[in-house]
Amino acid sequence: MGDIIDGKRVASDINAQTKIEVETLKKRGIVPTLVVVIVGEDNASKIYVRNKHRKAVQLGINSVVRQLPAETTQDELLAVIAEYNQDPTVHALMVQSPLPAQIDEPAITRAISPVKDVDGFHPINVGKLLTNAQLNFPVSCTPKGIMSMLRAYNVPLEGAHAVIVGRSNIVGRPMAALLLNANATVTIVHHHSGDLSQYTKTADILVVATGIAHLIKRGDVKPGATVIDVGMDRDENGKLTGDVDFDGVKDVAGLITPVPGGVGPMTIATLLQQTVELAKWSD
Ligand SMILES: Nc1nc2c(c(=O)[nH]1)N[C@@H](CN(C=O)c1ccc(C(=O)N[C@@H](CCC(=O)O)C(=O)O)cc1)CN2
Ligand SMILES: [Mg+2]
Repeated sequence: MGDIIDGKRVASDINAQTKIEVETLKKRGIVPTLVVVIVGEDNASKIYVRNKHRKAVQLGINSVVRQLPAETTQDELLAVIAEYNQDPTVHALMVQSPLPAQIDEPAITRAISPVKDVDGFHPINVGKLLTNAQLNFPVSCTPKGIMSMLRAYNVPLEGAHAVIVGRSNIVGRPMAALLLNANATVTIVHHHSGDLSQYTKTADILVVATGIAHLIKRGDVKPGATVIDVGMDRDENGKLTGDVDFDGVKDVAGLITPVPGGVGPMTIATLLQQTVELAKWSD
């Protein structure tokens, strides 16, 4: 037991496919274009945005990073979004999270055109996901990337019990909808659920997205389960670690994602995959 899911390898396979699709689109005169808006100087966000830009350029995507000052007002940010919503050369638009306190983040999410919403956060796209609409629409990149990873490792989904720890709009809720749409039996647990272990121990697939370092320990996991760690936390030495105690859990899990090198690379690969899909769908 204890096979490690290699997110970098699956991401690299997806990126290779994206590169081919970019070339095909370019032959038809379409240059897939992604705009990432970043407000302020959050260090981690700057690194993620730089990584997205570098990878996008490698794949032939036209990538634009729009850096705005930390003092940007709500109206100024809305004006920048309106500019890209109206620009027919832009296929994919996102605003990096977190945003400074003066910005009303849900209002920004609603302002992005649903057909350019590469994050899949707009309520129209969330509604399509929740109703399992058989249409083309974008989905939040981290959970969509997790689904690609589960499929790449042939993890059975139909009838599996999936337990999701955390109910965020970016990960927990869309993850639940995707697994439900794949015919899994889904349980979501969160701060108010009481003893988490009674639920997590019943999971065939356990997805943990809480931001609490090493919340999930060996005794919380059913032997043979697939464990997906979305956490990006810092340990007492400042080292990047996950929400799962990897060393304790790896021998009891059937499959487990590491941090780093698991879910993170899938988020970026899925963002670029989805940029190309939006460019195709807009045609
Ligand atoms: N508008 C959005 N904001 C944020 C999202 C998002 O999907 N949309 N997700 C995260 C940040 N994020 C992408 O934006 C992201 C974070 C981390 C990684 C990643 O590759 N992590 C590496 C480790 C990197 C490190 O060493 O720090 C890994 O896990 O291997 C990719 C994307 C929040 N904001
Ligand atoms: Mg929560």
